[in-house]
Amino acid sequence: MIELEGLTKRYGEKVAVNNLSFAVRPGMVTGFLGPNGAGKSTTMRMILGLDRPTAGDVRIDGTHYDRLKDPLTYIGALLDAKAVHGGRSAFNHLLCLAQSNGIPRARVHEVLDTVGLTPVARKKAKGFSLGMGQRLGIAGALLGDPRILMFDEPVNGLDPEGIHWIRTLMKSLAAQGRTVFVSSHLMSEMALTADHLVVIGQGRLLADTSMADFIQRNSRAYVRVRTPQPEQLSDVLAAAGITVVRTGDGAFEVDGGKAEHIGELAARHQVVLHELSPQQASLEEAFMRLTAESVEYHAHSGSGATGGDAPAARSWGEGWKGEG
Ligand SMILES: Nc1ncnc2c1ncn2[C@@H]1O[C@H](COP(=O)(O)OP(=O)(O)OP(=O)(O)O)[C@@H](O)[C@H]1O
Repeated sequence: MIELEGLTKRYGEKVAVNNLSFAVRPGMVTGFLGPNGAGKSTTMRMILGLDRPTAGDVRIDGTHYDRLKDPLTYIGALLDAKAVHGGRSAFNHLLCLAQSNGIPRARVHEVLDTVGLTPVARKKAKGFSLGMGQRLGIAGALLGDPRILMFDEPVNGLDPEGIHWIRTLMKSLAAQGRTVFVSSHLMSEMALTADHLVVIGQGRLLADTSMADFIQRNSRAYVRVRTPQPEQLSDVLAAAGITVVRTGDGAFEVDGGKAEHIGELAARHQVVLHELSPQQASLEEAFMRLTAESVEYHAHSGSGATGGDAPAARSWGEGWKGEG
């Protein structure tokens, strides 16, 4: 278990991590989600004792990282896959790590096998592709057979096969009862991988919720209807007890209604329809609304999901906290 309590990091005027408190629990994959610059990497560096908090505290199974004996056997991390001595072979890189942490040589062979790098184990890391580098970084994280694993954006730049492999690995590590903490800025990726979600924006906690709850709250199903006779359709639906929401482009959104039912009502009252389409709100949109206020650099498109809806975003964030 990883526990953060009021964790804060300032760089001069900049508050990179702002009073974060949450726990990362064993037996599940916890997704750590936030837009670019939200403070995910800084938080992970503080967990590993690589950055000193300005305030607050973080513990790994109740202990500070720098007081752990043989830390690689408690927590393994992939923070930056490029942080490997390029002149060393994959085998020698892992062997150095193993020897300086009291880990037997045989374990090097095991983790190379787990990540599928055995055939290239004697090749120099500088010749590795991005995907091979990620695999080597993950092998390093697994080396001490730790109960806690932490990955910072592990699927960045990987091809679909590599992404699938990492996803499956994280799930299987969690299924073994381990604590798996993985950062991403992609909601769609987390929806496929994580059991629990911690969302931050500008260093602050926005949500701490189960993935199932997030999906249930945000998978809004509705029917989109367009008609050249909006007043008539509105009256017909109201008479049937169906309330509609008018969208900016003149269409209607009907919550909880069936497309067939709406189509039949319209036909019965001779209302012409130009569109009748069932819709499902995307989780990516929900994430963008939640973090809208805290995105560091906006593209000003005028109508993007990152543009408005700040009050809704704030209230959703409040509602989610602590519901895990
Ligand atoms: N050493 C530093 N000195 C000054 N500012 C820093 C430093 N490290 C990070 N920051 C700032 O702190 C904020 C959080 O950065 P961090 O890298 O933790 O975010 P992130 O969520 O990991 O982002 P990304 O998804 O882009 O990697 C950013 O505004 C960043 O510019």
